Amino acid sequence: MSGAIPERAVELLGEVRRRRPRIHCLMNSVVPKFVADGLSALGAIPSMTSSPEEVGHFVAKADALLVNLGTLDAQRREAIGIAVDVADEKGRPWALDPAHCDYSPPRAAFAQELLARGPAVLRANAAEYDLLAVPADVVAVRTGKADRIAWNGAVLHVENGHPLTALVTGTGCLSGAVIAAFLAVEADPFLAASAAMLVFGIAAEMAGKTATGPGSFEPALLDALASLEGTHILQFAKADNEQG
Ligand SMILES: Nc1ncnc2c1ncn2[C@@H]1O[C@H](COP(=O)(O)OP(=O)(O)O)[C@@H](O)[C@H]1O
Ligand SMILES: Cc1ncsc1CCOP(=O)(O)O
Ligand SMILES: [Mg+2]
Repeated sequence: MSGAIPERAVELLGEVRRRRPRIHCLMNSVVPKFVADGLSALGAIPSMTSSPEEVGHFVAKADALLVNLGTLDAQRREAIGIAVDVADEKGRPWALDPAHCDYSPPRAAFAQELLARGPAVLRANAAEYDLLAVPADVVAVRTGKADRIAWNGAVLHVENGHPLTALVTGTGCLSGAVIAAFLAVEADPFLAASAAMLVFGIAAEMAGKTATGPGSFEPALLDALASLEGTHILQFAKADNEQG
């Protein structure tokens, strides 16, 4: 058991709620409302514009950025270029979610280009993850039944979660946003990503206790993100270092 990570996750969740970081999300057109609601429930502040005229200004003063490649179009590609330039210039951490890059070679190529531009974290499902070569300086998060977080030879498995998560569209997208929220308050991206996945997985478990299907799971997950306490993290965390 990786003893320090749950304790740090408790502290970092407290920091998110105290500091209320603004997370700018370049989000697909399917789930922006759910992702914004999830960030608000967690205690962060979402902003969502993809306007090329405005996105630079939004990112310049945001605390972290999330780039999600779902429903990618020409305007979002342009906005992503501007957003990453500004994040780089201002030293803002950002996370990349290469949503559905396994369905489209041009999207996979764009994801690979973006990985070379220095995101702190990549968050991908297994099919997306397997297509990409993750540079050594990027924390690699592969989600699924268990989440795997890898960086610099350290590998953590988070076993928390609930199967209904896989039946609600946008939970992967929201998990990327939660990672960005933790990046906003923690400079160590491995710790930030690990804490985020623990919090998200434990919130999903709590939601799964009352939900009767995917329809009731979605609002229950928002409620759990808002009501999750440090004691729940310490009680329920299932995080283990990978044995070599
Ligand atoms: N079978 C499962 N059991 C529990 N949690 C799961 C399962 N499958 C996915 N999840 C969780 O659902 C979220 C979305 O993961 P995933 O389905 O891998 O991404 P995506 O939605 O991008 O395809 C993650 O938080 C992951 O931990
Ligand atoms: C994350 C996600 N889940 C279902 S649709 C979607 C957005 C990506 O859509 P597309 O595959 O059309 O780019
Ligand atoms: Mg899924």
